[in-house]
Amino acid sequence: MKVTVVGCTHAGTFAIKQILAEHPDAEVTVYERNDVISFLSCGIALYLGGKVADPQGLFYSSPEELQKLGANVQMNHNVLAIDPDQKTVTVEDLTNHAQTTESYDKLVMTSGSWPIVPKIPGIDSDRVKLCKNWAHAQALIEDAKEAKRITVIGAGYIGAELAEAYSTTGHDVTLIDAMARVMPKYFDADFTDVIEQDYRDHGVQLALGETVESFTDSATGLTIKTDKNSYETDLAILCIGFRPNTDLLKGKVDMAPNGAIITDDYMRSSNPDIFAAGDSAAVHYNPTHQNAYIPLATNAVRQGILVGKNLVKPTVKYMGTQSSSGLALYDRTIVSTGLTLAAAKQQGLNAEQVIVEDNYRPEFMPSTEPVLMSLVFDPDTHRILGGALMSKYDVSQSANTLSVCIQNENTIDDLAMVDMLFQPNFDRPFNYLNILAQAAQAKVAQSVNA
Ligand SMILES: Cc1cc2nc3c(=O)[nH]c(=O)nc-3n(C[C@H](O)[C@H](O)[C@H](O)COP(=O)(O)OP(=O)(O)OC[C@H]3O[C@@H](n4cnc5c(N)ncnc54)[C@H](O)[C@@H]3O)c2cc1C
Ligand SMILES: NC(=O)c1ccc[n+]([C@@H]2O[C@H](COP(=O)([O-])OP(=O)(O)OC[C@H]3O[C@@H](n4cnc5c(N)ncnc54)[C@H](O)[C@@H]3O)[C@@H](O)[C@H]2O)c1
Repeated sequence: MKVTVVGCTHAGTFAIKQILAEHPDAEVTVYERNDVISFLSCGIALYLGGKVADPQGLFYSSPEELQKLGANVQMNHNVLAIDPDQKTVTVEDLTNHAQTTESYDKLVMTSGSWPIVPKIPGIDSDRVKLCKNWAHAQALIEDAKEAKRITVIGAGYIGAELAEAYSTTGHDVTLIDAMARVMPKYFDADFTDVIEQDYRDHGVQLALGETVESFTDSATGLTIKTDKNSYETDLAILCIGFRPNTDLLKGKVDMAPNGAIITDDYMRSSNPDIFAAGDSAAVHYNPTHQNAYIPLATNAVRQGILVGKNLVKPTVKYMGTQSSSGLALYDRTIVSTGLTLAAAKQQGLNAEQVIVEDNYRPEFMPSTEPVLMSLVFDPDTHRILGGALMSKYDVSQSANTLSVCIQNENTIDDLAMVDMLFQPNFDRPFNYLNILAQAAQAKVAQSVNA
């Protein structure tokens, strides 16, 4: 069986390893246009912020490792075309521009995503940078040394982490977002109000609800004009989201409006010999039971493994995802899973929310910390739809607990009473997640009795 894999960062690396584990006799050829694989982009902000000493540590695999496992690894090779009828790919060797056409029995599209770059005047300035792969990381590391004023465009996860990293390493940082809040996709206002104050306390200039209209190079740097203001900067970094890298299959397999490949429960596209995983694919989003586009490494590695398990016959079903995620900003852990209330309402869901702030452990302990918590749920079925937590205490794993609740369609009543450990070092006789769900129950009872 000849398997062709297009792209090899996370979904590709995990897919190849699983394919070779399940089918050691398969002839697996991977084409990767870059010269590295498995780069963990999440390390870029950590390195810039001084938390990661050596960026070389941000790779967990290598072409040599995959070659040793039996893959035919073609680095610096760019797939130019895919013909699903002939079952061939046309590939360019970027080192000499030679082109070849190769046949396949199964095709794995792990071609990922690329940052959205809107057509804005002046956006091709050398002072406007992207933040996606190893090459970008190296450029940002170099450029940051020269730049005093840094403007981050997009206050989603990438922009939020970059703004924090640069604000703690002596830069004057401006953070722009078209929406009125930072990270509006992941957290409701009770959380983002606190985060925005943290940015201000660390000298970050927030430009929220502003849309960039132009970039102009000047003798002293770069002028960024938005629909409301103008900002002088030395470096601008564009972090306004990803789009899937799937043009090669446009019109050839079913896709979401943004180009994310739609897959069935076994990672098969609408063409049963073409599989997709990672940022090139849609996810099956459990809170809404719909396809969604939520590019995360967590989705990429799981979907990659599923490609390997289902390549020859449907074997292991995709569980879907609630796209749990999180970050640490300044000294806070900020985590979420599933829907925010704003997102649930936007999707027309019947949703309610409770917000609770409570110390994570008893006040008789030498110290404790408040945890701000949100639980989003359906007031009729009581099904949990989403949750978020923020604290100076590491509550990150509690988002994973809520993720399991959403995965298993648990209700607020399940969470209110489910067994959880108690020890004053860690929590109270009821864990803070039990307390959160009990508050949701009280809210439902109140509305029923009203
Ligand atoms: C700065 C940053 C921080 C992040 N932090 C986190 C985090 O903390 N947690 C998290 O879960 N996610 C995080 N992400 C998201 C995560 O990195 C992506 O979801 C993940 O990289 C997706 O992996 P992938 O393999 O599907 O796609 P990609 O990483 O996009 O890789 C696709 C690969 O395919 C190659 N390719 C594409 N087209 C072709 C072609 N035609 N021919 C040959 N090769 C091709 C590309 O060169 C690339 O190497 C972060 C992303 C960024 C940019
Ligand atoms: N900790 C993590 O889990 C983590 C870290 C980094 C990245 N990621 C993932 O990587 C992917 C890409 O991250 P990202 O930050 O680029 O995307 P994002 O979707 O997280 O954020 C994009 C932000 O840009 C804003 N925006 C969109 N268009 C704009 C415009 N024209 N002008 C100004 N602002 C605009 C949006 O309002 C949004 O806040 C996301 O899926 C993200 O979840 C995850």
